[in-house]
Amino acid sequence: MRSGVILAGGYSTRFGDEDKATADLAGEPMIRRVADRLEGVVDDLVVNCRAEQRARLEAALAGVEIPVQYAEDPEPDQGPMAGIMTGLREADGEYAAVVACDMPFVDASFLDYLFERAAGHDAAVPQVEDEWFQTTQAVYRTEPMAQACAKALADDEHKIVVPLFRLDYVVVDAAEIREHATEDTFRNVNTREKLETARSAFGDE
Ligand SMILES: Nc1nc2c(ncn2[C@@H]2O[C@H](COP(=O)(O)OP(=O)(O)OP(=O)(O)O)[C@@H](O)[C@H]2O)c(=O)[nH]1
Repeated sequence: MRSGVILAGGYSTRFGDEDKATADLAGEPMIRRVADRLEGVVDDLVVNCRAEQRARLEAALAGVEIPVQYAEDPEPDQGPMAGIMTGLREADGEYAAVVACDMPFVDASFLDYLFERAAGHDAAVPQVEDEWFQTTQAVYRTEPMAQACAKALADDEHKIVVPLFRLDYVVVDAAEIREHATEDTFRNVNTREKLETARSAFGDE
């Protein structure tokens, strides 16, 4: 069984007043577009969020055809790695694809490839040439990553690579990304300007 974890617990400060997770992207809330992509490749979803976001997120995800659970941050604003831990703790799958809520172009077949690459290891994390690891579009083995995150947070470490580097992880390199992913899979929509540009890609001129 495979799970999907969507990270939505951030404050979207670059986006302005609105929560980017539920911002309208060509007729659908952005998080719904992420969920729709994940639906084809995982058996269930966990949405990590703050308590006050939950009702709006539930409305945005109504009708998703796989089970959706909500993992609320016990303490908000602890960063994406705390969000990954909270989400993974609720996930039922041995492995989970973690995807940020602002990646509506996420390529489902690439996630499928990440699951294959992670098999027998603790994580498969893409690394685009000359850039850092794409830790918010990666596959983790649920229990070891959640435990490693808890340990890192106890040490007051907040970077996602800290728990990752303590695990048996596989790097999915630029050549593999070129072969297995669409070009825009990592494109994130974290400002109003990017939302405007993204609309046309979803057929909204
Ligand atoms: N649970 C939790 N998730 C977070 C936190 N900060 C960011 N995230 C999530 O991690 C992912 C990547 O973070 P960012 O792209 O920086 O999102 P953000 O913090 O909401 O946006 P900015 O405030 O504009 O940086 C997003 O999916 C966020 O929802 C946090 O403090 N807690």
